Amino acid sequence: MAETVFDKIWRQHVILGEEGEPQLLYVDLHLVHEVTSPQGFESLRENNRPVRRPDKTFATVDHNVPTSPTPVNSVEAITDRISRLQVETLQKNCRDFGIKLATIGTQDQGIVHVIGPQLGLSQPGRLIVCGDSHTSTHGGMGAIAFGIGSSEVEHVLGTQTIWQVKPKNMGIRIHGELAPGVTAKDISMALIAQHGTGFGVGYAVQFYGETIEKLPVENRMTITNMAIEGGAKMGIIQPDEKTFEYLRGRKYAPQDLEAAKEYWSQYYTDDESAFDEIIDLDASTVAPYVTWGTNPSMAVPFGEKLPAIEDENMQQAYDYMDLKPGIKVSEIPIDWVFIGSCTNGRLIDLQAAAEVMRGHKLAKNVTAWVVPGSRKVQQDAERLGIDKVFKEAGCEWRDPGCSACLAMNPDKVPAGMHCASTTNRNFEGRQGPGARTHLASPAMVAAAAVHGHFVDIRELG
Ligand SMILES: CC(C)[C@H](C(=O)O)[C@@H](O)C(=O)O
Ligand code: SF4
Repeated sequence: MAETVFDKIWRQHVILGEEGEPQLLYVDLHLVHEVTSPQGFESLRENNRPVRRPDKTFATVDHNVPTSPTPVNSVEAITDRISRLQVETLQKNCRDFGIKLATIGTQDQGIVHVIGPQLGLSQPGRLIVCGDSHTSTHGGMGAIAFGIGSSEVEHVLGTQTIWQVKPKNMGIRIHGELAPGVTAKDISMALIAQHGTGFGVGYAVQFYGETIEKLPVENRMTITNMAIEGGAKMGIIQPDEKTFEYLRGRKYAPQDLEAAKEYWSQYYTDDESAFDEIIDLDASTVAPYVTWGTNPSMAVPFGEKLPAIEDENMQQAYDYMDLKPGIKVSEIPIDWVFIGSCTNGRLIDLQAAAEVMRGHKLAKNVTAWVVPGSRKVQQDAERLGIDKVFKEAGCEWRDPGCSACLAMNPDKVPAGMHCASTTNRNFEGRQGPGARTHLASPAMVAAAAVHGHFVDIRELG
């Protein structure tokens, strides 16, 4: 029977159990951050148990680190009490249990989903978990990667295994050429706008086809990152030569890349008959998308007006966002701009935004933050002079972390402000109490920063 790349990786990780019921799976890599790990460590401590495989566990601090432009390089310098406590707790736990930690101020620190691939930890064929929903990002490297809850974090820490019922296979076939300025982010937003936030429920979703093959690995990870916003358990992209080359020379990648490539080449989908469900998307029809409401499916392609109110949810979203149906996307006033996150905080994203901003100034009354996804992204960008482009435009060039993607720290978008954001969630209060988020691609957000409202990136060329 034909198998998908997901089936093949899954099969290799089953320790116990039959398909259709919970199966015990081996975990190759457990990524840990400060928000969802304290209970797990505490429980191990109470039961006098060690972490089963500290060598297959890697931790970083991201949600709670301050990202102010003046670097806060030590835990002692964190002023927010709760943030500081969470970071301190993870530091202690990693020390006590012998786990590698990329802590605040160190070279490897960054958003967990940015540093996994960047350090070569996220490799094809691996089964990767983390107590964080956007763990699906690592599927862009050809791995099985999914988010787990806090009690599951404890289970993985203690046993290096996890119980799961195997999801079904969905294929998303993407073909055709993207219009200039239209990006991976727009593909994700188009899929969610057209099929809803629940289309992927119960599925492992594989993205494939010529459009995906042409995308650089860093852009592919935007798509697997957003798979979760379509309800999928995980997103995956079959690894190819680009994936393999991306890993060359990375800190934890195999030394003998040629041997690894040969091994990784076993991970491919036999044919489309292996999918339980297929969605087809012609990428040439995708326009740049912008969200107007309070979930990622409340989005319109540029050129289309904001939709009529059909139900209470929409009414509530319009009220919260203080917008009216029938207006154009370009009529949404933009006060704030956020460029960063595990969706679009990689070097390629900052480059795309900088290209649009180069030589321009921020529109009057716009505040813009650029938050690199990791220390390395920040350094690479500085080496390329990208920080200067942003600073000259009037943006704040900040330290790496999750920052105002979810405002679980002092970085918040003020109440009432409309924020053009490269992130993945636009829920009520997501970027700060009362803040109004508009999701879009890095290029679209950068253009909005300069114009004070969204413009059609295809026409800027
Ligand atoms: C804090 C964490 C558990 C959460 C997640 O699971 O995704 C966060 O990263 C988010 O993006 O909402
Ligand atoms: S950047 Fe945002 S979406 Fe990603 S892990 Fe951090 S809070 Fe979650």
